[in-house]
Amino acid sequence: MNYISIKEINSLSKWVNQAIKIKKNPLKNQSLGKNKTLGMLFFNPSLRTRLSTQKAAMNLGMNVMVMNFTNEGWTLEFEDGAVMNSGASEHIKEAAEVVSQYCDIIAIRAFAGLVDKEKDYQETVISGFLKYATVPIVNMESAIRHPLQSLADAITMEEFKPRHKNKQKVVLSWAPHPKALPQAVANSFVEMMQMQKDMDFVITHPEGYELSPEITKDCVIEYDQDKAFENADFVYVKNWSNFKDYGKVTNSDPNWTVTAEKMALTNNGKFMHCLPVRRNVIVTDEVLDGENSIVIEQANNRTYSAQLVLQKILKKI
Ligand SMILES: NCCC[C@H](NC(=O)CCC(=O)O)C(=O)O
Ligand SMILES: NC(=O)OP(=O)(O)O
Repeated sequence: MNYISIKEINSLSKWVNQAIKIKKNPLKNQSLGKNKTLGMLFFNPSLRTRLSTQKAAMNLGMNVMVMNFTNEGWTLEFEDGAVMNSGASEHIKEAAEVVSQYCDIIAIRAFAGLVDKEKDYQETVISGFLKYATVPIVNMESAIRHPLQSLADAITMEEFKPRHKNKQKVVLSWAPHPKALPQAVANSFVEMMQMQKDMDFVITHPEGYELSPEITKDCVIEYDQDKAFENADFVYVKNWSNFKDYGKVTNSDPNWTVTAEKMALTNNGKFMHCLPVRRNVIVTDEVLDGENSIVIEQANNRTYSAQLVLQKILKKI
């Protein structure tokens, strides 16, 4: 079993309930991972993913090895048949086979390069590991998906949803950011929302910032952010760079920053963000520090989302 996309999940509600159970008693399966090794490979920075996944593995009694490829690993080549006479020192074929001998599970973080859309949307790095590794692979944010995040998001919404309503309204809102960021978090959030029963889902962003239509399919898009926020129970905020004009920042309109005035349009809605977040660019201090901000508990749930995934894999190996 690999965990590459949220689509790996057969029943989202079952997984969410299982994760909530783990949260109540996280050390229950402390011997499940005994003498098993998780290898975590980072091609990009991380705070939450690195620590929560390591914590999850430790809760299961696993050994953990972490390696940063950002400045410590050999530069890898991913193309089959490449003549390796320039930058890359090692081919993914050897690298993945070798790491598989040391680890029982390999977890990988490898963001989109945001230059070559085709390369990113083919998931070059994670696909290379899937092809050549001989052990299960876990996605810790790939070029186009962040499924540990969106499972944690689903857990968080289950915990905070207003019980008196039988249908919640959830909004995914774009917000400005000075840097070009990947679409991965937004893509996985959309895929997770498509698996939710009983939730109304609206995506709001400036015109031209549409995500991949293969991901959003028939999701409702509302270009008026205020209208989208009306009566929302959850506002999930995230910047992503342009998908059409690939990897470019074509809009930085501060009117899209999430403010208390905008949150006042919601149904006492909860504010969510995967973090790290740029204060007073994505969201004002007032909202982020306000009582409806659930970002810290959202980050806490990353441990239980990772622990559920590792637990399921460990039971199969
Ligand atoms: N894993 C959570 C988000 C990671 C990444 N954010 C960032 O790179 C933010 C960096 C900054 O704000 O400088 C993203 O958007 O995919
Ligand atoms: N939300 C998240 O994935 O955070 P990090 O990038 O810090 O791991």
